Amino acid sequence: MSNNKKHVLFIGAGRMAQALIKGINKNEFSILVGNNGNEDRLREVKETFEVETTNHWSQEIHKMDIIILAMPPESHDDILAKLSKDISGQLVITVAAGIGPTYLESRLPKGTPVSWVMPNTAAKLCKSMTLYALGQNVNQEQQGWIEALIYDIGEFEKVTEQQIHELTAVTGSAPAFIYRVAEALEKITLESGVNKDQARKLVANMIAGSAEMLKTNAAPAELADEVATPGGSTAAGLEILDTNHLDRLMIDAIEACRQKAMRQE
Ligand SMILES: NC(=O)C1=CN([C@@H]2O[C@H](COP(=O)(O)OP(=O)(O)OC[C@H]3O[C@@H](n4cnc5c(N)ncnc54)[C@H](O)[C@@H]3O)[C@@H](O)[C@H]2O)C=CC1
Ligand SMILES: O=C(O)[C@@H]1CCC=N1
Repeated sequence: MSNNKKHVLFIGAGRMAQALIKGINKNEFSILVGNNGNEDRLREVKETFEVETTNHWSQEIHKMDIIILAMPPESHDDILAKLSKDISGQLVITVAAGIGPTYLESRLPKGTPVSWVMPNTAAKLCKSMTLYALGQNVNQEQQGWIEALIYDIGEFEKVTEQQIHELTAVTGSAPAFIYRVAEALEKITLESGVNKDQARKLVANMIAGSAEMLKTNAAPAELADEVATPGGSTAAGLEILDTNHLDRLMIDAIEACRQKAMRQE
């Protein structure tokens, strides 16, 4: 695709848009960014990522191959109504929680190819775990564009629309849960008198190492057992987590994300 760059318009220039823009391969995609009039934000994006920006995105639609909606879920109805006037077969992708292909197809002209891509903020380090699902009208070439877009931001998995509804909480939101755990551990670590950099090094590498262990496909329970020397210190800590139902807390947190993201068709 490198000799034939695809033209991508981002609508929305916030945190998720920037994480994606940073990661996407600029040799394959030419990026234009618009939003709802926040010029300071557009200037910042232009300077940081060396991409083009526009104050009038609707005038640029006809030049685009792909339109990525990276604004809040609640702005979609309005933007989709505006897009519908100018669109002519462009691939429309949303990254918004709760906005699946069915939602997009019901609001865009018949036959519009649509996709739902659910990355996480680690996209800016090319470490996102991204999910994607296709609408009914996406052809093979367009599926190739989607995979090329997300190839450079980390790992990806094609799943169903329903699965993204259910799993956004796990791959999109749960990084925030891990950061909360890290915050607590960093606070505790600092109390031992190490400095901030040392505390970050200890906690971040511990989490990164644990993630690598998980990638070996060993069961999490086995890995925990391996850490917990019989009669040793770790078991005492695990007992506190188990007695206080960490698993239940996690289920409740995931369920709260799902409820909030749910959008009626
Ligand atoms: N932050 C995250 O980790 C993830 C976010 N998402 C999704 O990404 C989308 C954006 O979220 P964030 O970047 O976190 O929010 P954000 O608040 O940082 O950015 C939102 C952007 O949308 C723009 N915007 C708002 N209304 C608009 C409109 N009517 N027209 C054009 N632009 C408009 C804002 O100016 C801003 O640039 C959401 O739909 C969210 O569900 C998906 C996966 C992960
Ligand atoms: O908090 C949110 O709504 C978005 C969706 C997944 C991660 N962030």
